[in-house]
Amino acid sequence: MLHKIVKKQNNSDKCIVCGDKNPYGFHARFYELDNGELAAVFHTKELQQSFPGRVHGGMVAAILDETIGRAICIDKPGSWGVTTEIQVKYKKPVPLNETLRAVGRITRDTRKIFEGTGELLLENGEVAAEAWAKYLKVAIEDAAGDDFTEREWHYLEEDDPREIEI
Ligand SMILES: CCCCCCCCCCCC(=O)SCCNC(=O)CCNC(=O)[C@H](O)C(C)(C)COP(=O)(O)OP(=O)(O)OC[C@H]1O[C@@H](n2cnc3c(N)ncnc32)[C@H](O)[C@@H]1OP(=O)(O)O
Repeated sequence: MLHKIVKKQNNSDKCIVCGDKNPYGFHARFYELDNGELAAVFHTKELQQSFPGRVHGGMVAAILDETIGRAICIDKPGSWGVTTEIQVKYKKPVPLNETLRAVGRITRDTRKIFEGTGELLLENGEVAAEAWAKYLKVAIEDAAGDDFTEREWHYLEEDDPREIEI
């Protein structure tokens, strides 16, 4: 189903998932959708390999982790969490050198923690991996130091899509 993009989230410099200056990372872009979910668009790379031809399972967990962890910002902009638990079900190999999508949403939100689920989609829309994860809410200063948001947390002006097929 085609979903309108409501908002694009910021990127960091060095994160392995969203860091724009991390040569080994996914260079993911995160888009808040009109159905209340968060979509990631990201590029898999040769140097993220596990067995030849497939992305390492840790990297698969990483994109799902960040997609779910960022979904809290749809309803609560400026919220941050650190992952305390994650479960991943690997259903199909994730190919190298492709542009893929992931989607996540929040399923539980309390004063201290939040939880959510997400899926990594292959180009043809099949689910390659699904995850559930739990996060402890934290102040960004505690997770990343005093000046993280000023120093390396940027809105990237780009030619972004207006809609995403999820
Ligand atoms: C750059 C791009 C960014 C972009 C966007 C961000 C999206 C996020 C996605 C990526 C996030 C990551 O990768 S984060 C990296 C991976 N995760 C981490 O590094 C977390 C490592 N763990 C820790 O730092 C710590 O264990 C903490 C902070 C989670 C808790 O440590 P602590 O401070 O000693 O905590 P403690 O006193 O035991 O507990 C504090 C309170 O939290 C509760 N608590 C603790 N753990 C849990 C738990 N698993 N489930 C429920 N509740 C818990 C306790 O019961 C307690 O409640 P009470 O007694 O007060 O009631």
